[in-house]
Amino acid sequence: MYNIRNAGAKGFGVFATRAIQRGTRILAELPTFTITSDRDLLPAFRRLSLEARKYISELSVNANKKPAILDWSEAAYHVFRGALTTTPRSLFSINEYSTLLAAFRNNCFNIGDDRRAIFHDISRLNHSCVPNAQGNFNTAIDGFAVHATHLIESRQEITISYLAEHGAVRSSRQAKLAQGYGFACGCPVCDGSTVKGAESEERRRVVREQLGVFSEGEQGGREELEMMMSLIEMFEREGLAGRELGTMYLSAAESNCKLNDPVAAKECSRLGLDMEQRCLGVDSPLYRESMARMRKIRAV
Ligand SMILES: C[S@@+](CC[C@H](N)C(=O)[O-])C[C@H]1O[C@@H](n2cnc3c(N)ncnc32)[C@H](O)[C@@H]1O
Repeated sequence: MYNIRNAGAKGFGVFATRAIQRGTRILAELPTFTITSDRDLLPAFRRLSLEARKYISELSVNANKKPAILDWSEAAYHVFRGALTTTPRSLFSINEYSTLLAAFRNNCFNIGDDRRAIFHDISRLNHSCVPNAQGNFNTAIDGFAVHATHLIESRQEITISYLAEHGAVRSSRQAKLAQGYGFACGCPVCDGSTVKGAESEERRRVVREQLGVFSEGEQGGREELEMMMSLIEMFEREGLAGRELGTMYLSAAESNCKLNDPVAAKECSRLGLDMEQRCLGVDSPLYRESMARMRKIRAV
């Protein structure tokens, strides 16, 4: 369904080898390894097969970030600590360790419970502010599952968003990407010179302003629902079809229920659960939790 190949200035990337329908599970992977603290990186790395170690050493590194995240003394501490606690005693060079940690931080995913993990193929997925796929950790398979959030054409690049806040304005997105990963995003909505880019920015700016006014006042009930519907509309128009949109629809279902509108509650519940199913898969405990939440308000 996909292959990993050169993606130009982005390094490697993941590409569709055939058309992929919305909601398809593109890949599900168990972590190559998981750690909860940087301290565990070297021991975990050493336990890997030679092939896995080679692969991880070759993952992309954010050159801008390397000196900032890791000073020499930090690297030296881990290297010497490792040399004293492993058998046979071997000294990993400080430079090698520094590169390993930078590669780890640049490619790891947060998978909950303070755990960070590297995945073989998923770590090759590049970022877009309007992605066509989304990855979520699925505890039922103890792995990360990536689903298509849009129809993906054959040969098109498969992208996810690295950002936690998907509806953010351009300057905020660019700052986070530059700081976290050291690149300037060139996706269609980051290009302010196009009509698409300018319209997207305006939509996001307007909703941000509304949110500011909303959070200043003591509002609930109908106003809260109206704010949620504005956010939903912006996400829909931006093509941000991930779990966040599903969650917003589920909250709107609950608000409609409180406001005694069972028809609107059912419609929001249907849209939210549909979105969650496409992003998570029916085997995901998160999807089942959402289903239970909607059953509780009799919206399914
Ligand atoms: C998790 S890795 C993705 C795979 C990576 N391209 C590779 O060759 O292994 C993250 C790195 O990929 C690059 N990258 C991801 N998305 C990008 C984008 N939209 N534009 C430019 N570079 C990007 C950046 O170097 C980033 O630090």
